[in-house]
Amino acid sequence: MGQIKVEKNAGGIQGLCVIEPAVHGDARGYFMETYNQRDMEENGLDMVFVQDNQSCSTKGVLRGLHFQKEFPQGKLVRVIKGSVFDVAVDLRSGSETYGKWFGIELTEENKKQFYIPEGFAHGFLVLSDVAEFCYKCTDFYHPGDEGGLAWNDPEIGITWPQLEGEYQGSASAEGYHLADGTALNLSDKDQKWAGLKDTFHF
Ligand SMILES: Cc1cn([C@H]2C[C@H](O)[C@@H](COP(=O)(O)OP(=O)(O)O[C@H]3O[C@@H](C)C(=O)[C@@H](O)[C@H]3O)O2)c(=O)[nH]c1=O
Repeated sequence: MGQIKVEKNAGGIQGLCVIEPAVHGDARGYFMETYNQRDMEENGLDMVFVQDNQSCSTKGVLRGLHFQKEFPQGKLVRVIKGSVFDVAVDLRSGSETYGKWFGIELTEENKKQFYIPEGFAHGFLVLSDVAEFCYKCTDFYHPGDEGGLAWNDPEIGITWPQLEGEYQGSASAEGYHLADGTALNLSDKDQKWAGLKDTFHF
């Protein structure tokens, strides 16, 4: 008997899956299986993961939106500390939902996992003081192969929770902050990505 509940085609976008593992609580704390190949296969998820990643970010950090072009990665993501708003954007030309986004809050408490297949841009905004983010990938990191999409492209129109600020025509973080005043914090490269019209598609 499997220990995961899988919601397929999350947000009406084919391939996106929200996975909820069974959590076994007892007087000591809890136990859960964070990945079980057989349970995944029983739900039609037969991808093979070759790399595990972990990052730590402070409140207001936004990482993304990222993808690899020649070596696209499927990603099974989760949060082990704090909370983030995690987003996938469909970049599969020919897809009925090309250019559409789906976002989900992943937290230490809800223990939800989100599977984003190849062909999507992916990113997240940190809503807690600190967030530790873990993910499995179906292909290796190829630094020269990275592509990106502007996190605030008006054509996509992602509603980032708690975020306030005016679009100034680029992915720059300038002028943006969370409702509590925390400044939006992006890497230099993530402030330079183009919007949907001018970026790569699969
Ligand atoms: C992604 C990655 C980065 N690195 C290195 C490169 C760099 O020196 C440092 C930080 O890299 P980045 O700034 O690209 O890290 P980050 O912004 O966290 O990149 C990640 O963002 C999220 C949203 C994703 O979807 C991931 O696939 C990945 O692109 O870590 C690796 O060695 N291996 C990896 O797999």
